[in-house]
Amino acid sequence: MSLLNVQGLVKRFGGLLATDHVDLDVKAGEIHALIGPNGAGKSTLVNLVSGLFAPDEGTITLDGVELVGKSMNQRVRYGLSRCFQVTSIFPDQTVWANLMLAAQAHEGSSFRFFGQRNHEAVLQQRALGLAEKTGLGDCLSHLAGTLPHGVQRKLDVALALASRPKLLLLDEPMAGMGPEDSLQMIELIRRLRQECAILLIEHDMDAVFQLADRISVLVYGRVLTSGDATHIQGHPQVQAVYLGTGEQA
Ligand SMILES: Nc1ncnc2c1ncn2[C@@H]1O[C@H](COP(=O)(O)OP(=O)(O)OP(=O)(O)O)[C@@H](O)[C@H]1O
Repeated sequence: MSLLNVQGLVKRFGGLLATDHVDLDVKAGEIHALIGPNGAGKSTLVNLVSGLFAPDEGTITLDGVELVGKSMNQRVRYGLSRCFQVTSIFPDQTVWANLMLAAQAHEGSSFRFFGQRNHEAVLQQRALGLAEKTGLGDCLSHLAGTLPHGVQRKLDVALALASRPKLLLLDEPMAGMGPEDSLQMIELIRRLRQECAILLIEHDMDAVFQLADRISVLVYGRVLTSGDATHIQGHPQVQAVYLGTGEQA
């Protein structure tokens, strides 16, 4: 059964149909990549799923729960999380403080029956687990704002994982990275598959073909086709879109 199920989703900006009756599903444990040329509607679709935008038509369910009409916070409680391209980190705080704050934000309500000391120990354990998962163990005492871009992106992922999501939305996680950081991010995303399903928007096709179980191609707000890397690479209309002979598409 699908974890995320999007049916007949429509988003208009004035006269522009940015999301044109999109159907999409992401299965549990799957990395599903969303690709397409600039302006195809990838970010709009992720913004609709995360709750930043409200759709004009259609349904979005996560694990059977309808998300349309729910706030972004409610969606997080139902198991959705997204990376915000580093804007969610506290730059003046250490990596450790960032992780502790994130752990506290998501574990806070489950401590009614524990004493203060247990509470602190559980938060520390949780923060340490997030650091280990994302490879941040060596820079816990560093101020987040002074970290290199690639490490800040890892911290952003760690913060998004703090809510224990069922589905993680990653919008261009490799943007602005050099080859070494990109490789590390690819490794991190690959490991995350054990934690949650991922809907990945990425322009780096090498990364997409390495990581994605399935790929959906958006063109002019519509899903042109979905399938595995072999299907997508051999699809004539996808080739036309990417090689610039757009008439076929
Ligand atoms: N808030 C908005 N108001 C008006 N138009 C918008 C808004 N957000 C996006 N659009 C338009 O919707 C269309 C889809 O944009 P979107 O950013 O979703 O595409 P994209 O596939 O993510 O592009 P890119 O790869 O360049 O980020 C574009 O024509 C864009 O100009």
